Amino acid sequence: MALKYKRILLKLSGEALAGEKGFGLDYSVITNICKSIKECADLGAQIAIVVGGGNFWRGRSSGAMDRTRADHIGMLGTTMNALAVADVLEELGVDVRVQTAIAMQEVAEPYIRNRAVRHLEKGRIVIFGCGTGNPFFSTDTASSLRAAEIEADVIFKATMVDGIYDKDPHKYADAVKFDELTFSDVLAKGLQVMDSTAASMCKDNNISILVFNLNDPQNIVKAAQGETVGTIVTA
Ligand SMILES: Nc1ncnc2c1ncn2[C@@H]1O[C@H](COP(=O)(O)OP(=O)(O)OP(=O)(O)O)[C@@H](O)[C@H]1O
Ligand SMILES: O=c1ccn([C@@H]2O[C@H](COP(=O)(O)O)[C@@H](O)[C@H]2O)c(=O)[nH]1
Repeated sequence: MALKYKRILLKLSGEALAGEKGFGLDYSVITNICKSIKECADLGAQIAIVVGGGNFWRGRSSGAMDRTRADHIGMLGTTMNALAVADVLEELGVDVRVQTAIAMQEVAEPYIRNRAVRHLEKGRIVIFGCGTGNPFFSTDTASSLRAAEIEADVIFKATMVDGIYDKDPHKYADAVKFDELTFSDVLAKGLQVMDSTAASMCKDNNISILVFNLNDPQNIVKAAQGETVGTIVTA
């Protein structure tokens, strides 16, 4: 089947990378995810990835620690995930480059927009570490920022839920799923599946987000081919 989207910004949930352990990295889970990413790339998709950090650390729920310091730790966590995903993709024979928003040049390339685009054009997968590089932001906001910069056709938010509900389905058994929403709906209803900064940025830049479950990594391929998975949010 042909691709619906050519250039995709894939946001991988950090929490999902931990598998059933709930913390750290589960390599069998990551390998399955990376196989689907490779399948998508082999179909001709240009794929840039932002990885969350929820399997290690979230600044906003770190307790009494100074928020800026807590967020620095969070951004380093996202980079550990970026390196782990890069390693598994390379094992599968995929060309990958990691770029970080906070310079650590012995470890990864610094984020340079034009260079990232060039990698994509050459068929390499680019993984963005350290989110936006700024505290008080999230990897969802980093996804919307990078998607706008690289002119991605869409953002895939591959996460722990199979779409957006009227309330958190992990807390409420009677939550009802939406098939389609606008960013104005997400903001007006206060839906917590993504933060409001990310939603506003996508709205302002006319970038759609498809939210779907990463428990079945084949959803990445299905989504790229335009099959109905999860919830689509449009401007
Ligand atoms: N209205 C809602 N619909 C769907 N999920 C919701 C909603 N409100 C809150 N959530 C929660 O949002 C979570 C997904 O977003 P969250 O930011 O927590 O994780 P993530 O961005 O996927 O990655 P990470 O684990 O790296 O932080 C879901 O697991 C779900 O519990
Ligand atoms: O631009 C950013 C992105 C992330 N952080 C910090 O990293 C953690 C993990 O990211 P999640 O989006 O929650 O998965 C986040 O909680 C922040 O502490 C950041 O500071 N800036």
